[in-house]
Amino acid sequence: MSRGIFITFEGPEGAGKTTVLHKLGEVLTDIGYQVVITREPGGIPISEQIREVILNKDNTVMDGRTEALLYAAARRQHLVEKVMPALDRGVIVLCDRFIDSSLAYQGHARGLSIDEVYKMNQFAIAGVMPDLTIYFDIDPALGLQRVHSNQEREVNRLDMEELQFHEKVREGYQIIMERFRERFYIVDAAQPLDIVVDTTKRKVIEFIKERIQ
Ligand SMILES: Nc1ncnc2c1ncn2[C@@H]1O[C@H](COP(=O)(O)OP(=O)(O)OP(=O)(O)O)[C@@H](O)[C@H]1O
Ligand SMILES: Cc1cn([C@H]2C[C@H](O)[C@@H](COP(=O)(O)O)O2)c(=O)[nH]c1=O
Repeated sequence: MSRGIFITFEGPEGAGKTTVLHKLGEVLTDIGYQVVITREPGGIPISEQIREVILNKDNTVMDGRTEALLYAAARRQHLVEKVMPALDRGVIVLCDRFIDSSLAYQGHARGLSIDEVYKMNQFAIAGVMPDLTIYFDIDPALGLQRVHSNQEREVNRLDMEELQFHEKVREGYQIIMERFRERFYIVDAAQPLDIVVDTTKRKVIEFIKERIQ
């Protein structure tokens, strides 16, 4: 059996990653593919517990390096317990955020350095990188507006950062995408949802078919 396909979804807050990922999961399942939908930080109990510590609004004193290490720890456990076994079973893994979030948020927006955070994460991922990353590009002001008007979505510690922080996040993603150009596919996430879903769906299905041939 061949290894599965690891696809990650990235972008600033409120870009629509989670919504599109779930819709895509349904489409792929209906076609007959085996799909695992998961997220970072989280996806399994230990990593969900770490998520609670990182995103808790009361933890305002958290140091930037501590934050980066906690994301990496959650990542490691999630990879070992869920992502790698699924890939070994030949499944398509759709993951809401991965290492690029650490590079953009902690590396660039927090100012820890993209290279430092990348190096530190090598210990956690031990060479496991996504086959494809869909980047949902959006003006952070519009993304945050979407987050704040969604009553079901609890506002977390990272959402509460200044707009300037979220603009740095977007800038960080632009830098990362130049570095890993071949892995990224960019979607204009300011478009209506059905267009965003359709564009993503077309790219992902094309990618899977190329890989499976
Ligand atoms: N293209 C779109 N047009 C308008 N609203 C959208 C669009 N995509 C998503 N939304 C809405 O925006 C809100 C945020 O979407 P979603 O939670 O999927 O974003 P996200 O990128 O996963 O955000 P975060 O990373 O902050 O959790 C939701 O209420 C969702 O219904
Ligand atoms: C994986 C990862 C995430 N973050 C940030 C990005 C978001 O602000 C939150 C996660 O919340 P979401 O609603 O699930 O998108 O965490 C980060 O800063 N660094 C990371 O590595």
